[in-house]
Amino acid sequence: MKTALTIAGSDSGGGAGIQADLKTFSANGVFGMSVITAITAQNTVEVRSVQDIEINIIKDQIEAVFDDIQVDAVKIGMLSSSETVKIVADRLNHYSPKVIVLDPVMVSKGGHHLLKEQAIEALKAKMLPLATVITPNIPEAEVLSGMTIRTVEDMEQACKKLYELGPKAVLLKGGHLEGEPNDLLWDGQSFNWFNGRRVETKNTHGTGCTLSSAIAAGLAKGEELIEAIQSAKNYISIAIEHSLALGHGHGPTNHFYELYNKARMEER
Ligand SMILES: Nc1ncnc2c1ncn2[C@@H]1O[C@H](COP(=O)(O)OP(=O)(O)O)[C@@H](O)[C@H]1O
Ligand SMILES: Cc1ncc(COP(=O)(O)OP(=O)(O)O)c(N)n1
Repeated sequence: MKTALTIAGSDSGGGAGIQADLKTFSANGVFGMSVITAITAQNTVEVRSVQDIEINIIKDQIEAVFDDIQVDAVKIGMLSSSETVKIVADRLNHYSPKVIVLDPVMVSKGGHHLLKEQAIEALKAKMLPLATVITPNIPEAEVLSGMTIRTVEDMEQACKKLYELGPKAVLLKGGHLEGEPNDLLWDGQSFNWFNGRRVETKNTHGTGCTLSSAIAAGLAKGEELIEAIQSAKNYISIAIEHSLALGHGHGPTNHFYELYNKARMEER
C-alpha cells in the first residue's frame, strides 16, 4: 500500500488540519501517517487557542516515521512558527521525499492566524523551494506574491511570481474569487485550468486541507501531477456538494461520501 505523511496542525473539530488529511488519505486509498506541529482548540465557528508542539517533538515525529517507513508523499499544512518551518525544512532536506505538496496555510475561515507573521519569510525561503507543488488560496497567494489578485490575468501573473520562489509547480485555488471555483496550475511551461461548479453552501471548512491531501494521495499512488490534481478536484467537488451541516458555523466537507455511496449501491 502506498503511504502519505501529513505534517500539519490538529483541528479538534475534525474538519480541517491533520484530521481532514488522514480522512482524505483513507478515502483515496493510501495509508496515512501524521506529524503534529500544533494543537488547535477549534470548532466550525472559531479557533479558541493554539499550542505549538515543541520543536524536538516535531523533529522526533518526522524521524520516527522516515527512519522506519517508506513515505511516498508528504503533505504540509499549518506550520505556525518560523522555528517549526525551519525544523521541518531541515528534516525534509535530509530525507528528500520524492513528493511534497505544500498548502501554505495562513489564516482560518474564522480569521485566526495559523502562521505567525514572522514565519512568512522563513516559509518563502525554506519551504517553497522544496515543494513539488504549492496550493495557495487567493489571500495566501497575495501575501506570498505581494500583489492583489482579482482577475484571471492576475491569477496567471501571481502563479508566475510564486513559481520564481522555487516550487516545481503552483496550483492557485480560485475558491475565494467571485464566480466559479476554478483553479490554475503553472508548472513553468504551461497553464492548466481545473474548473469547478460553485456549490452554494457555508459548509466549506477544511476544503484547502482536503484538496492538497487528495493531490498528495494521487501523487503517492504514482499519478502524474495533472492527473492527481484532476482527481483531487473531482474528489473535493463531491465532498463539498455533500458537505455536512455539523456545528453552528462552517461545517466540514464529506470525506467519505463516494465510498459510502458505492458501498450502499453494492448492497442493493
Ligand atoms: N463553494 C464551493 N463550491 C465548489 N468548490 C469550491 C467552493 N469553495 C471552494 N471550492 C474549491 O475547493 C478547493 C479549496 O479551495 P479554497 O476554499 O479556496 O481553499 P482554502 O480552504 O485554502 O481557502 C478549490 O478547488 C476550490 O476551487
Ligand atoms: C489545524 C488547521 N489547519 C489548517 C486549517 C485551515 O484549513 P483550510 O482547509 O484552509 O480550511 P478553513 O480553515 O479555511 O476552513 C485549519 N482551520 N486548522
